[in-house]
Amino acid sequence: MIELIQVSHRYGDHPVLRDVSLSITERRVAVVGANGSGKSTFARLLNGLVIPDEGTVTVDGLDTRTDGKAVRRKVGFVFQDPDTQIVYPTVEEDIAFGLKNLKLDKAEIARRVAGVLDRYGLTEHRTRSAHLLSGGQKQLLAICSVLVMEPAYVVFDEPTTLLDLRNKRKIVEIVAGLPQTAIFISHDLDLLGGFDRVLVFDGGRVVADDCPGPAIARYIELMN
Ligand SMILES: Nc1ncnc2c1ncn2[C@@H]1O[C@H](COP(=O)(O)OP(=O)(O)OP(=O)(O)O)[C@@H](O)[C@H]1O
Repeated sequence: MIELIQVSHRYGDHPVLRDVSLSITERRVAVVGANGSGKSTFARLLNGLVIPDEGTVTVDGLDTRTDGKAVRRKVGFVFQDPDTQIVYPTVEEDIAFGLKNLKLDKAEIARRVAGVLDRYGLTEHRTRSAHLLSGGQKQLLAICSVLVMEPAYVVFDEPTTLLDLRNKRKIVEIVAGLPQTAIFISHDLDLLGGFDRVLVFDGGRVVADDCPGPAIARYIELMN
């Protein structure tokens, strides 16, 4: 379980999150809200990329303030722009990168890399230059690089924004099939029908927390 207790955060004197308390126990949680409403800051709190000014964030009891390293092992993070996540020249090297830091042996690394390449349809691209992949393939690569680490939770921060409709749907299918808990920040409301729970952010607060139908209706009402 991920739990936020009375979390507030500001950048300079600009409040970005105001007294957010919630627990995430569902497997598929989406987050929507206007630009600047605090969604990315919320996402970054979940794996300790941002430490809140006030309140606490815990992941299976580990506090992001004091157990950052262990939290990042548990919570994978997929960014909007996969180019920011690609580190190594080829697809397979990029996927293996994080595993090398875990000091796994070579055979185990090769087994895990081959497993995700196969599962997400990238095997034929494994020796290609990562930067020469299409936008959709790059996002798949970024997701593979996170999933190969076998996190318990995966946070997706607007992973479909740069993709065409076919690739948007593909990412949503992948998320739907994950064994992990997924927290999915998105402006693509039509992709969220299958989620268990949708949080609506407005002005740094959660103003609706419901199943997709009513939560999305509330968001649309706020935007009018
Ligand atoms: N590192 C930072 N330094 C200063 N201000 C920041 C920083 N990151 C975000 N902000 C500000 O905090 C507010 C909330 O930003 P955040 O990215 O969390 O919103 P968001 O809901 O994800 O927006 P979007 O839909 O545009 O991605 C915005 O006003 C933004 O300008």
